[in-house]
Amino acid sequence: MINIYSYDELRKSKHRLSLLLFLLLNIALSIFYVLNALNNSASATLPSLIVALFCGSAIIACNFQLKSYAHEMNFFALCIGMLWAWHIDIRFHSTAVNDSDFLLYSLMVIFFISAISLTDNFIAFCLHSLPSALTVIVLDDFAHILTLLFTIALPLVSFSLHNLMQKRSEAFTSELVRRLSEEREKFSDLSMIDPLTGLYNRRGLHNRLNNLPGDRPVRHYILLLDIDHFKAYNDNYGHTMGDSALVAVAAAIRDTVRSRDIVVRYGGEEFLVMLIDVDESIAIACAEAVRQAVLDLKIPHKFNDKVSTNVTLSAGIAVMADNDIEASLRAADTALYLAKNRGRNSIEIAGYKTEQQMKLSAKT
Ligand SMILES: Nc1nc2c(ncn2[C@@H]2O[C@H](COP(=O)(O)OP(=O)(O)OP(=O)(O)O)[C@@H](O)[C@H]2O)c(=O)[nH]1
Repeated sequence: MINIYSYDELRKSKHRLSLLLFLLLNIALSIFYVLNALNNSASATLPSLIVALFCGSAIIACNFQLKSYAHEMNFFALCIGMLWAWHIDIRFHSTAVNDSDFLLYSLMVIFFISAISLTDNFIAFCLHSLPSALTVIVLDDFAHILTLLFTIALPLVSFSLHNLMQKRSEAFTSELVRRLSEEREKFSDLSMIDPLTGLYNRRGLHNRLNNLPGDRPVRHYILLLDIDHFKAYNDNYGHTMGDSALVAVAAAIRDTVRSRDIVVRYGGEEFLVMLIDVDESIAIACAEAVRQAVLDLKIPHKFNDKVSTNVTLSAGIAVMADNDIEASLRAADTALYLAKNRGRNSIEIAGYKTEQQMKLSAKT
């Protein structure tokens, strides 16, 4: 579902890809320099080898850890930029003749990499290209200072303008997505169905409560179900995956209980099931079956490791006495809190006090 979170994720994945492209291009350049050195029976420079090693390690780290390093782009750009400046200095001094063609060509290659992969990050663009640019000016003894300054200033000015326009367009799109999501929330509140999971929303629950048959005294139970460590899931797997997990968990809950039971998406990652006309043992068995069904989905959740390596949920169970949904919800919430404190992936029934209170109220 498109919302401000999925838009942010799209931007993050764009930054991740830019970082990957940046690292790959730098590896390609260092390989080119190594091959070039071999062709000329010279040895490759230390900085160009470090660049290959540094970029290779960064790619491996990005792949093997879910953590995104895209926000470290400036750091990567500065380190690699300094290494290329060092490389230019070594190669320039290793040739006997004053090779200004080499200087210009090296500078162009660095600008080319920056232009291809750092278009949406002006600071990283400068950090990557300026060390080489300054080195070239100094090595050239300021001989072609005007030409070089022009060569450096032209892309910098174009990119700062391009960057400005891109930031404005991103801010506009982000605001547009936010407003559209707000509008959709408004409409979803007016309807009775949660648009993501297809379950009832709170409005749907109240509608069903108002239409419960009241021809004979029956006992209902409330299950309050909450996914464990779901913030960590979102933070590490992304909001879009979080939404998919919510959809799968919602379907598992719906499929586990009977069709006459009312299943509600009660909050973000919180579900409510109203078990119609059951006794305590069936309510406990249902809660346990739901807990197991969610575990059996085997949705990987590495960051739930104290509990399981898959997505789990905890449940609070409470009887609904005197059709008082609010009191029952409070009791189920307290039980849920206990289930979370007991270590999660567990179910807890609200204290026997509630049961006894029920019996007392039944006698009177
Ligand atoms: N993907 C997604 N995440 C949601 C949605 N609604 C709420 N959430 C997230 O659910 C998370 C709930 O986190 P918390 O209330 O801190 O609880 P928790 O991390 O599950 O921890 P415990 O409940 O104590 O196990 C927040 O990160 C919300 O952003 C939604 O519609 N989609």
